[in-house]
Amino acid sequence: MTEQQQGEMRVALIQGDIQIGDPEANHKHMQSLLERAVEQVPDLGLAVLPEMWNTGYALEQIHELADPEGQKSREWLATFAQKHRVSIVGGSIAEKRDGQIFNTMYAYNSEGNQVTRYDKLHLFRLMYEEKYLQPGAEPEIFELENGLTAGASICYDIRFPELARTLALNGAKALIVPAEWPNPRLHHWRTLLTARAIENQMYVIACNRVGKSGDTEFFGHSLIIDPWGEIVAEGGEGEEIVTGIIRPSLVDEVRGRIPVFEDRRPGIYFDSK
Ligand SMILES: O=C(O)CCC(=O)C(=O)O
Repeated sequence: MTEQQQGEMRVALIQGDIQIGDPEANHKHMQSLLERAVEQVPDLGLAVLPEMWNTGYALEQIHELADPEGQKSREWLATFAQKHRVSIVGGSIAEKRDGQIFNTMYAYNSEGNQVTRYDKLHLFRLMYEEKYLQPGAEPEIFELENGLTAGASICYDIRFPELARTLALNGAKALIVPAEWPNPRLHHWRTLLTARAIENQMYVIACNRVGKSGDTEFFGHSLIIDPWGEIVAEGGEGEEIVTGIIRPSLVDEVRGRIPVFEDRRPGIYFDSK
């Protein structure tokens, strides 16, 4: 990684494996990977975990396994963020709330304060999410350090360009994407993430898991993509901490270079469909 300049932020994607249906083991494992990240990356500004890292897709047992009110995960993430002075987007967890299960992202700033709670909006039918989980109700934008306003998006959400667009229109300069994106759709993963970055002229910071769950394989390839669509960092197919440096002011530069947002024609799109 090159030298960090003022206004830049070092990012680490915690590209870990997840044991299906074993929250205890997953907590320990994510803790050790996060510790490795803060050791390996000096002045780490932001760490991002993958999707559903506490339970994996153990949907048939999800009522027993999901974290009630996200309490255990929230306490752990807040404490880690504060202790190491690092912002964390805690991937997403299976959370039980009012008797229902959500696929929920929590984020913390480097003082350990919670800055967002986002429930996945688009549930993935191919994995029967809609049978077991409740969808979220609204998009979420949150403030991290170094002038980074971020928008939340979980895995399948990236297939819905209207979500990333609405986040960008409302101030997001980065799209943060925890995922469990499986083989064989690497081409879709890379292309969709790159498209979201280019069309919205924003950073895309996407952390995918690795490993196997039943017959499903996850390929990693976590990505940091800049607002021009260039790849800043990309993971391989095994467990690793993927690191890169982002510079939020690049978003304004790129938006100045090609003023896409000024050239939109909001009045003529079929917005309500
Ligand atoms: O859209 C895809 O191909 C993968 C989505 C997915 O695995 C998920 O949302 O959990």
